[in-house]
Formats: sequence, structure tokens, C-alpha cells
Amino acid sequence: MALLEVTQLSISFLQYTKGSRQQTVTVMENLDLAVNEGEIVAVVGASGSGKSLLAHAIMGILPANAVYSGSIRYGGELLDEHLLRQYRGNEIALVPQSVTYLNPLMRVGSQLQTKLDGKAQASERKGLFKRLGLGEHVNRLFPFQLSGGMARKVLVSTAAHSRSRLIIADEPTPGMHPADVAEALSHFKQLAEEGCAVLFITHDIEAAIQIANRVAVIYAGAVVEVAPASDFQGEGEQLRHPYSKALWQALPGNGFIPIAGSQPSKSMDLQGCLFADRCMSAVDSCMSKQPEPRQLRGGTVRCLHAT
Ligand SMILES: Nc1ncnc2c1ncn2[C@@H]1O[C@H](COP(=O)(O)OP(=O)(O)OP(=O)(O)O)[C@@H](O)[C@H]1O
Ligand code: NI
Repeated sequence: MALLEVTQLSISFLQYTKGSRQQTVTVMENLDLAVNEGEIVAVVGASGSGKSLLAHAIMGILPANAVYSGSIRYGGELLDEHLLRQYRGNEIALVPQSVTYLNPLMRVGSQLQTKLDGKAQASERKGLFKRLGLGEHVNRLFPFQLSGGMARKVLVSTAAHSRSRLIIADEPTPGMHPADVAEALSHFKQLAEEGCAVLFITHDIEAAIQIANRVAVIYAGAVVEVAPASDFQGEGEQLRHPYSKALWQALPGNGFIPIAGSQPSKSMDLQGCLFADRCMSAVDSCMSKQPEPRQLRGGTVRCLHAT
């Protein structure tokens, strides 16, 4: 059994249009994803594809106008509000995408929570700060005194320090120096080796495949493929979904071939495959129904034609 199991997750937003008329915009539909203990699953996809919403749904911090359905299980138990209150910040930690999640009124040191006692906590924090290239004085600073890169390192330390079994890292490294990025990534790797389950959300496929066991490719609010990280190689011939292949081939080192068109908005109410209008192999049957996820060569794919 996976430590984290997200099944058929759909998220919609209630929005007011003209006057007091309400409309519902669905931004995620029937998303499935699982993360095992000791495993890093990377979630990659374009901006607006729903990566942060997935993280926020798991943490139970979706915006007030969001409605969701589906189930999120942790260790087999339904992760409801009651369980989340118990687990959030200790058993389950989030490295948020925005540094504004740091409490502006608290010194950095006081924001690093841990189950350890004072002395052990201080020595672990010192080790972490050193590893990530943060000076000791940072402990006494307030968030407004940090640069963007420093604030991110503090957020990474917070999660690493929390002794969580599940760590959700939402774009944890932008703004960091390349050497510090490598250090932060290796730290996540180490946490997984110690048995943590890590959900690593990123735009950066190259970073993802460096540390992840499996990579989930998300497109317009749906996981279109889950592949072993080792399938991202060569010209992407091992990959299953046309979008994963296109993402891979769009990288500067792999041909730099842009993907024509843009990610659809769910408000367009598409019936068929979400990628169909950008897909070179799309045929009529792709337009009528969104393909269900199916197992293929040790991964999963949502494409009728994938082989
Ligand atoms: N409060 C909200 N009300 C309405 N729509 C929202 C709200 N929050 C997010 N969305 C929409 O949900 C979609 C997914 O957003 P999300 O932040 O999860 O994307 P993302 O994949 O994390 O993008 P990025 O890579 O830029 O961080 C977007 O189309 C966004 O406009
Ligand atoms: Ni995001």
C-alpha cells in the first residue's frame, strides 16, 4: 500500500461572473497519483497545469472558493480535516512554492519546528543550515531580511527538520545558486533513502530525473503519464504519452523543439483527450472521450494510441 494515495481528485472553483451569477470552473479532473515510502515521485508540467493545487489539496489548504471530490489517503486512512490537523507540519510537511508562507513576524529560528529536544534540535539545524549554505546568523533574522534564495533554503530546512514521513516540495529551488540546488536535491534524496515519501513538484524535468524514482506528467489538471525516471532519455522513445515526449524534446539539450499551441483551459469544456488539438497523432476517436489511465510497460498513460 502506498503511503499517499490520491484517487480521482477533481477540483473546481466557484466564480462570480457578471452581477451575482455564479459559474463553476473545473481545473482538475480525475487525477490519480500514489507515492510509496522511500520513493520520490516528481510531478512535472507547465505553469497552470495544477501542480500546486494538487499539493494544496493534499495539505487541506485549498482556497475557500474551491470544491473538491475524490479521495486522498495517507497510510490507508482517509486524510480528512481531523487527521490533517494532527499531521500537518509534522507527519506531513509542505515546502510551499511561495516564500510568503513564512510567518513575517517570527524569527527564522522559531519557525523551524521539530520533535527533537532543544540541544539536538539546535545541532541538527546548524548542520542543515551549513549544508544549504545558510550562515548561522540567519537563525535570528526575520523573513523580510532574507533574499529569495535564502528564504527558499529556510523553507527546505523547515521541511527537512520536521521529521515528516511525507514531504511535499512545491518548486523548492528557484532563486537558489546551482550548487545549493544540488545540495537541496541531494537532501531530498537522502530523506527518501531514510524512508520518507517525497512528492517533488517542479518545472525542471532535468532536476526531477536526477532524484526521482518515478515522474508524473501533468497536463491541464490530469496526470497523462507516470513513468520510471529512467524512461526520460534519448529522444524520449521510452515515454508513453505524446505530451511527455514533446516536453522532453522541448528541452534545450534534446532538440529544443517547441510544442505548438497552448494548454487548454478546462472552462473550454473539452470532451476528448485534453492534448488532442496539439497532438501529431490525434485521430477522430481522440476527440470524443478522455482516455482513462491504463498500465503500460511499467507505467501508466492516458492516451488511446500509446504503445
Ligand atoms: N483561487 C483560484 N480561483 C480560480 N482558479 C484558480 C485558483 N487557484 C488556482 N486556479 C487555477 O488553477 C489552475 C492550476 O493552478 P496551479 O497553481 O495549481 O498551477 P501550477 O501547475 O502550480 O502552476 P505554476 O507552475 O505556475 O506554479 C490554474 O489554471 C489557475 O488559474
Ligand atoms: Ni505551482
